[in-house]
Amino acid sequence: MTVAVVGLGHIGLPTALLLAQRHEVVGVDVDETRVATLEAGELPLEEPGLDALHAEVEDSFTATTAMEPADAYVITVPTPLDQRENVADLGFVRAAVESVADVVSSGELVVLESTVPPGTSERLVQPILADAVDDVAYAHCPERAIPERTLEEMTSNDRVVGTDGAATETIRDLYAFTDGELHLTDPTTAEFVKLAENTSRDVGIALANEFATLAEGIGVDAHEAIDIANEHPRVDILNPGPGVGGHCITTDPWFLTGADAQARLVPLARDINDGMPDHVLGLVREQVAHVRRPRVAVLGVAYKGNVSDTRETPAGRFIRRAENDGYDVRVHDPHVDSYDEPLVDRETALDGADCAVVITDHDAFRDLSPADFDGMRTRTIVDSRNLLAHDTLREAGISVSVLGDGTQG
Ligand SMILES: NC(=O)C1=CN([C@@H]2O[C@H](COP(=O)(O)OP(=O)(O)OC[C@H]3O[C@@H](n4cnc5c(N)ncnc54)[C@H](O)[C@@H]3O)[C@@H](O)[C@H]2O)C=CC1
Ligand SMILES: CC(=O)N[C@@H]1[C@@H](OP(=O)(O)OP(=O)(O)OC[C@H]2O[C@@H](n3ccc(=O)[nH]c3=O)[C@H](O)[C@@H]2O)O[C@H](C(=O)O)[C@@H](O)[C@@H]1O
Repeated sequence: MTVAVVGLGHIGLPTALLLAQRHEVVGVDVDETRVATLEAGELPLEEPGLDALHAEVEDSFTATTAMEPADAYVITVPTPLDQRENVADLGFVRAAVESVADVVSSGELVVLESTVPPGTSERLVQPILADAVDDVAYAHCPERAIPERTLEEMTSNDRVVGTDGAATETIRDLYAFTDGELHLTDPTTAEFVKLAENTSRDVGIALANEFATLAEGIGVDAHEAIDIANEHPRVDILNPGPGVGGHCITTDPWFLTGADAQARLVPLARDINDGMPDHVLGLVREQVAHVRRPRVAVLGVAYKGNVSDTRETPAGRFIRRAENDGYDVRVHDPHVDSYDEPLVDRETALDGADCAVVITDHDAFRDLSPADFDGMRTRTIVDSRNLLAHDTLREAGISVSVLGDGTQG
């Protein structure tokens, strides 16, 4: 079958290349540069295994800016949060569905993979398609792969398939690239499932963060306590940290709650997680209380360890707050090439600094030794990820404060 994949980003491009192993695939994107890069045989983004897959399917994958008729259409366009209104911006979805509606024919299949608020398929997407053709088959199949493991997860994760029952065999054929199970349900439930997964993670992280701040006040080490509690067969507490980043978990809880005033726990979890950069800044303030114009070295701006993605990173909020407090902030990240703030190498960031703040849990920071901090003016560290070798650093005379560890105060 021929498949058109609409939106060739982090999700659409790997999906298109996987589909091209068994089908003729045309990737459609409004971004001319992205399409030109692909047409030149290069990839506009990095993911383990993507280069090899791209080479494997070069004869069955093409990229274009103009929508073309196909047997099936898979829509993977962005669904950002409208920050001002705190609601989903569905403009990209609407435009993509309208472009599909211009070419779709009777009996064909349209799949929406983008993450959307419950009711979007029924109220926005399906009516546009129904206006174009009477009997188009529709499914909402949200994507749940994780960055840096995108291909591995796309080919092994189960999938949620929200459909009215039509074209199930075509849908199975489409997703034959995954060894995972297909869980069939209706479109609105599929929308809900995706949002519930990410919201559950956000709430879980908020609980871990609350344990961390409580432990600091009580005088215990939350990390040790969590490790022991997690030995219980029915307990699985997540890791405290400087807050939740990435463009999905920071957004999806708001897609789920919408304007529903009855939602209390979900907004509270968002609030707790958004407050963590300020809490980290509080730990820094304690470390540099004696310095008049403190210099701070931020280690890590990626939203999580070993990735280069900085979208919604908690580092952003921390840096803004620290600068507002008059701190001189220098930023280093071994995985990130460009960011809103200038990036410097680690030595330059630490040179003359009064506090090194670990924001991202990159493996590259894990084995930092006391000598790595020699260039600092005052050797203090705030480790918001419980990542470094604290005992070794303290034995060398460095003052180390760990988010969630109340035993050192
Ligand atoms: N990146 C991730 O890790 C995950 C993303 N998702 C969801 O998948 C969806 C896509 O996200 P990403 O791939 O990360 O976005 P992205 O921003 O990386 O890529 C989206 C692509 O769509 C293109 N586009 C926008 N409007 C278009 C239109 N009308 N026609 C054709 N192309 C158009 C853009 O130019 C861009 O290349 C979102 O709903 C996101 O929430 C879900 C799970 C994981
Ligand atoms: C339920 C779930 O695990 N969802 C995944 C999630 O990917 P994402 O990379 O955003 O999730 P993540 O690894 O939990 O990281 C989110 C943020 O939370 C932080 N984090 C994570 C786990 C933890 O114990 N403590 C913590 O502070 C991370 O540092 C990061 O800043 O969201 C993805 C998405 O929807 O885009 C989804 O496809 C992925 O499967």
